[in-house]
Amino acid sequence: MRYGDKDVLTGVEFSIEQGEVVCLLGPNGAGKTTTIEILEGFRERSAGEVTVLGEDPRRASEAWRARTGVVLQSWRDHPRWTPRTLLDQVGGYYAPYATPDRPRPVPTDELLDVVGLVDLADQKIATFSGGQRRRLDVAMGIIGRPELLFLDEPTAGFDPQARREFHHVVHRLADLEHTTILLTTHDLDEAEKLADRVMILAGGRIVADDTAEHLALRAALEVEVKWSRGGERFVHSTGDATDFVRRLLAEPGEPVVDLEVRRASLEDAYLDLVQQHEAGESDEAVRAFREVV
Ligand SMILES: Nc1ncnc2c1ncn2[C@@H]1O[C@H](COP(=O)(O)OP(=O)(O)OP(=O)(O)O)[C@@H](O)[C@H]1O
Repeated sequence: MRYGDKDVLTGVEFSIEQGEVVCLLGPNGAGKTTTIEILEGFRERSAGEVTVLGEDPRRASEAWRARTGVVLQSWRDHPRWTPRTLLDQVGGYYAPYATPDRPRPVPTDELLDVVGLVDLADQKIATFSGGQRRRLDVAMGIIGRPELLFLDEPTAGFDPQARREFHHVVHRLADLEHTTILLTTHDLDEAEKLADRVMILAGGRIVADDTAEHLALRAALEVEVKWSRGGERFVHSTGDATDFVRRLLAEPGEPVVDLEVRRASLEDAYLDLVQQHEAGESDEAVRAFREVV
């Protein structure tokens, strides 16, 4: 993908199996939204091949669109509507695409319950908080009982309880309705909870693609050792903490106190990557991260 003379996506190659929940991670501006919009058919790619549910999203039919659900990053505004009237209206568009195993749309009352908006069902959307609007976005995304659901930062602005409820919604969609889900998030904990697979986008490329568990394990090769000696604090990263600590304790001089040994997590490795990216060292960051994972 190229915007003007700027290449934003240069090495993005992946496939997602039916029923998988895949999380796309990456720093601000990495191209996650661009990637998702290309797959949704909302953005024309500059080059490359894309097939979604068997069709090229740019030329796909209305029937294809009815099989997909979308939660965009920025919410659509319908200030004078209430959730109930909006969901009733939009749901009607999906009715012609109902099939025996996918009744469409999801009934409005069921949707309101799923996203926790029952009490606000008849209140004007203009009066909603950001998190409440976001819940409505999620309802709009799943109203057509999609086979494939795109979620671009779906939980941005959610309080912890709404976040947890949303995670239940995703698990339910994946487990009971076998919905394939591609989501972006900046919350690594969320990615670990939801995703069967995590892809990390940086410097225009997919730099990691594996289960969250494997990425965390492989990223945890380095161990951080912290200690104090003679009133000074020290930090050291090492691949062999046992050996390092043994030598440290055997060194002559002031005694070692406040010793801490901490295995690096996926979050540590990921944050390193983001910081380097923001410092304009993204090529180096990608190389370093590849070495880690
Ligand atoms: N319409 C556009 N015209 C020109 N450049 C664009 C356009 N849309 C996005 N970009 C640029 O493309 C890059 C990728 O943007 P994108 O929104 O896909 O990133 P992102 O990974 O989703 O970021 P974030 O985490 O902040 O949502 C950014 O540098 C952005 O400035």
